[in-house]
Amino acid sequence: MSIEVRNLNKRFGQTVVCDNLNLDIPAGELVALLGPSGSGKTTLLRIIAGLEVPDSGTVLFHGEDATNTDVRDRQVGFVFQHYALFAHMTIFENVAFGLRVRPKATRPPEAQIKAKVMELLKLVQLDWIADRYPHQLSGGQRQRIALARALAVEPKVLLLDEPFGALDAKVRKELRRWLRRLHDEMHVTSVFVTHDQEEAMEVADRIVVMNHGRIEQDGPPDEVYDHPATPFVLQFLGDVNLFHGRYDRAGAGQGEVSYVRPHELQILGQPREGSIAVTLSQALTVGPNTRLEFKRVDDSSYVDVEVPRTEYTALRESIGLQAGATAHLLPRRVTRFDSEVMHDPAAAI
Ligand SMILES: Nc1ncnc2c1ncn2[C@@H]1O[C@H](COP(=O)(O)OP(=O)(O)OP(=O)(O)O)[C@@H](O)[C@H]1O
Repeated sequence: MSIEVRNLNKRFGQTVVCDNLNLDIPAGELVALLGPSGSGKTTLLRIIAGLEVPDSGTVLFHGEDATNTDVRDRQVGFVFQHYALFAHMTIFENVAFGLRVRPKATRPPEAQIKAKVMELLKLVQLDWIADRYPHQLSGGQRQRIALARALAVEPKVLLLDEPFGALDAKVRKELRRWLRRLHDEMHVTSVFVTHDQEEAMEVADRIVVMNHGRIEQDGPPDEVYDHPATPFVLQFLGDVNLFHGRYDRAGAGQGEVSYVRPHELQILGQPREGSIAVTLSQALTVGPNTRLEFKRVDDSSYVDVEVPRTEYTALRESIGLQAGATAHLLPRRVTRFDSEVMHDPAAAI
């Protein structure tokens, strides 16, 4: 089921949390709402769910206005960060819950409930713990059960609010991949809230980057990363060096800012046109990569560079790169954002 959000506004007191939002989520897509804390992701998700009422604007499900539809009639499934399973019920009963509480007229017969629950437990690869209780499960297993429980009622839309937020890094990573695979099998339209850019890039078909209640950009992960629409998106989606003025002329052209990602700087032994002179402050190897912190000779500001560990080893040999040594940095790619004036066609004439 597709979701459309039209001119959506929501305030809490003086705080504008949704600032005239417009968003199209095609049926079957997995979309990540990505943004810093307080940017309005959860509020937008809750409005889509029907748990929160907007001040104005509409939410359409499959082209039909659902803004005033009760949460129970929206056919949405939820998974939250701390989705408490019922502690006194077995895993089987937890997953069966949504089906058992249906009115008698629409409740499936017992044999069908059993088959459905076992099918879902197999899907989340936990059919072997059907008889256990929640406290006997790991955090990652509990979230998989929470997802099976949300899917039991065959929702048309699945809403996930930082579902792996409370888990450790390794488990999070496993669950992301697992969620992606699961989504490829099920194709339920899903909206996933996260403040973790890596998680959004890895899981989603499309990323909606939010900031101060506004959508800064909406597009496939590669597009958002490679062609950020605003400085905010560029900086939120990964580390970046900021050069005021042109990167190769410290302080020049005030107002203009150049952005270069740490892996997009080449390290040279000799100056070249457009390169900047630096000295190496420190090198830190993390896994397969080495992070180098350089200090500019002209204005003493810091520039971060990231290279594969093997390249760092080679540079130590070839140009004697070590703490205190001089080197030259040449960007492979520089991003600049036009000033407001340049966006104004009248001003360009
Ligand atoms: N029920 C509420 N009453 C008052 N203010 C609220 C309420 N819910 C959210 N807010 C405020 O609205 C803003 C946006 O909150 P929201 O939870 O939507 O952001 P978020 O991007 O999901 O952040 P986080 O990642 O921290 O959950 C915040 O400033 C928050 O304090």
